[in-house]
Amino acid sequence: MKSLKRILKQFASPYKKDFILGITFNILYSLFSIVSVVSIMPILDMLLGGSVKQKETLDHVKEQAENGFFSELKYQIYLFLQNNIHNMGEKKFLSILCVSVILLFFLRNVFRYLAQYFIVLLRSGVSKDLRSALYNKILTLPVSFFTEKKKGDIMVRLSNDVTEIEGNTLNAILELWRTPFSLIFTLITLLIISPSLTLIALIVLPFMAWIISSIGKSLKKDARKGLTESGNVLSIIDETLNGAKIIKIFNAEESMKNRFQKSVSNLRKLSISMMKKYELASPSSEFLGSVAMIFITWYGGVLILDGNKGLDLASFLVYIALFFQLLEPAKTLSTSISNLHKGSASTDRLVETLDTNIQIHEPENPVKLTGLKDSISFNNIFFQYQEDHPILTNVSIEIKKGKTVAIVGQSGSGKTTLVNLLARFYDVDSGSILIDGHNLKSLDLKEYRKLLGMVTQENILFNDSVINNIRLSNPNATMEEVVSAAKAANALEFIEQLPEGFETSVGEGGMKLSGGQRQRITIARAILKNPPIMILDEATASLDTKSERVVQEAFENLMSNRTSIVIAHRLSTIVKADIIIVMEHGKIMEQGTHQELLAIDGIYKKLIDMQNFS
Ligand SMILES: Nc1ncnc2c1ncn2[C@@H]1O[C@H](COP(=O)(O)OP(=O)(O)OP(=O)(O)O)[C@@H](O)[C@H]1O
Repeated sequence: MKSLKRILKQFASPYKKDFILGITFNILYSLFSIVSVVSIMPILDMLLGGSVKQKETLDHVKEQAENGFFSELKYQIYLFLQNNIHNMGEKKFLSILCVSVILLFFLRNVFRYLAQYFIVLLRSGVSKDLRSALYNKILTLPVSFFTEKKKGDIMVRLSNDVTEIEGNTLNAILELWRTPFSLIFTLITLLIISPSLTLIALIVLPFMAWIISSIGKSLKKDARKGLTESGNVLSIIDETLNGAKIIKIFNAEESMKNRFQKSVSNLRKLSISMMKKYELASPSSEFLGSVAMIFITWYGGVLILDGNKGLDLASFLVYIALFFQLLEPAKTLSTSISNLHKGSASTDRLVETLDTNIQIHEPENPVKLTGLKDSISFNNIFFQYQEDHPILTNVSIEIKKGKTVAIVGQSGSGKTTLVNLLARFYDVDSGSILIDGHNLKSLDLKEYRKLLGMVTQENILFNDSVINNIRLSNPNATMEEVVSAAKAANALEFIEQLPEGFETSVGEGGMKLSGGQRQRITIARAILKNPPIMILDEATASLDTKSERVVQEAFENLMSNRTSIVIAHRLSTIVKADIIIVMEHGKIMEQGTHQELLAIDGIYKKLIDMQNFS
């Protein structure tokens, strides 16, 4: 509940006005629901020939008036009504009564609409602000957060958890405000109409509610299992669609079919067990409801037949109608309490995300670098992602401005980790990275990242137009600048041939483009930023010779006149580099130019001989 309080304090307080208005109109709605039903009482009484019409029986009401305030009130109202009947005549007065009742019902529904209107303003506002806050938080989180938490988990937090709060939790809170009023108003009215009948009803009602809710609870347990199983069915479908090629190549249709069959059979079993209880729930609650109703009718009947017990037929009919109205808020109250508990898992998860501590700390007075003047140096770096699993040990590199460094080594040797540290996606555990002599940790990170460009192996494109994907690095770039970046990246020719040129959408993850095209767009993006330091991870994906040459040329344009750090896979890139760093198990084993390293006749020479640079 602590997390719920925190969410409400931050996200519901801007909508306090809507909350108060929603609750106020809801209370008015409850009040008018009762008043409108009670207002039928004199009409029924008139038609049934009760006290309103007959002077003698009114004396009987008067006698009871000595018993208390409410009987006195009833007497005064009936007296007023009787006088009006005498003055206007029965039929005219009946019409006036009916019009008044219509008016009351109308008002009741107006209040209901207004309550819903303000509640929608509150709910949609809270969910909009909550989603934005989560998204903004995600943008500020360090890269380490995304590898530790699964992508799906973050998506669930942004969609399901927010929907749970918007739909169930907020509703439950609003209902917890409304229903007690509704219950109390109805109960007071029932007590006024007949105290003894109400006492009997209060004994029967909780017993009935207990039986109905026990059936409901066991139903919910199955429903939860059912939801998990339908999640499994969906994930198998999702995996099948994503892995269609692999399933076909490995002839895995049969085993996938079996997995799916098992899951849908389980789902069926749960559905049957759920439906059995569900179908049992309505008849049994209806039966128990009727038993309670008949019991009350019997007792009410006895009171009427006894006469002199203060209950007439009109009051009794209104009593029954109100009694039914009592059931609704009682049920809502219990579901609201259980929804609040159900939603607490979601609020906990959201608060956990919102309160995640940013691990990359910036100093209070950061140094703002505007360019690279001299060099980048890695001094005796140690780094590990997890305790006791060192990834980089004792790494030292000196990179002079304008030089190209190629990092080579077997897969898993720590090449990507090294450039991740330079981009400050992670912080070194010991040692330091100095940019022009300033420790990376002392820099203004936003300003520092303006000096960096990056092309990763994954060639990340967003589901947007080609131009917007290129402009991501420099939103204010002119069309001429975009075109020249595309030209330098050898991408202009194919972009112009796309159906809508620069405006063509690249599809999700850029799937409407080929691998080489995707790569050239990411290169154009980096060129458009024109940063002094470029980090590149050459893709290992093999392209045909022509594409390979075109991409290679684009890479060369990208690196020229810059300080470049390349995780290199192409021999041509490696040979041209000013320094080649050879890594193995997180250590630098050899360092030098191509000729120098060949002369050593060590690991580099072996790698070249095996043509294995990844
Ligand atoms: N986020 C992470 N959490 C934990 N361990 C990681 C993480 N990223 C990488 N590693 C581990 O760190 C080691 C070095 O990985 P890194 O990606 O730097 O290697 P690499 O030389 O770039 O490999 P490749 O050429 O295959 O991309 C590997 O053993 C890998 O399992």
